[in-house]
Amino acid sequence: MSFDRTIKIAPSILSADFANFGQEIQAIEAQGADWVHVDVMDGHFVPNLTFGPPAVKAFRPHVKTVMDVHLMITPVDPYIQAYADAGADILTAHIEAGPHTHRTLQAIRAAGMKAGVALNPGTPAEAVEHLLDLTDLVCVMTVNPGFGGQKFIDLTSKVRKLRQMIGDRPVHIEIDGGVDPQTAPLVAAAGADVLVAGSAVFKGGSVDSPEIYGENIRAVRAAAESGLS
Ligand SMILES: O=C(CO)[C@H](O)[C@H](O)COP(=O)(O)O
Repeated sequence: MSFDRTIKIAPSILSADFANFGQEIQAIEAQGADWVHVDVMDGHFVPNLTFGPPAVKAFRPHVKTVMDVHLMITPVDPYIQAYADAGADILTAHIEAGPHTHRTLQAIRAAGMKAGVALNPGTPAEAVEHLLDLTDLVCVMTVNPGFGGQKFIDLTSKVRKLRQMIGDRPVHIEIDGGVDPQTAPLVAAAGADVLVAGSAVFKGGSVDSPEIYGENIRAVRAAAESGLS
């Protein structure tokens, strides 16, 4: 996985048809998704339950791009190797899942994955300042985590601050929650390069009408790129 700061669209399969993940993943990739975002929720750190390592392992053969696994769980450390074995390319843990995020990021890299750190809306950018050399991605949650389809919280000043703090380091800024063609330009202009979008990508489409996914992905990408000019 080489590093670049062009806009990348990462559809969240939280909004896919849960009876049909393999075909849904193939459809979004064929329609232009750059990464596939997998939301892991434990019913404890967040009030919802989704996937564990066996599900992620089942997704793996279908993902030809990058499997971006977002852990909304606590504790994290006992499960790092299981997600490496399942084939995650990027593994992101929440700083609020603590208490030893520094050690967690080291362990994720030691297991052969890229390491991400996520921040809830109420957590300031400065919380990750001393972790940036151990991090490949900072995920800024623009909703309180747990559910798709929520309203975007405007945290563009936090994104701008992070972009400044990151400087020349090869660290992605990912935005997760409420990203659509209206909000994408704001976060791209502030310095984000990876946009997670669930509802906005899957809305109106299906594996039988995947061209709608393509239209939705192109709409989010074009809006984000318009924010760069
Ligand atoms: O992490 C998440 C929720 O915790 C989802 O990835 C996020 O909400 C994306 O969904 P949507 O684009 O529908 O807001």
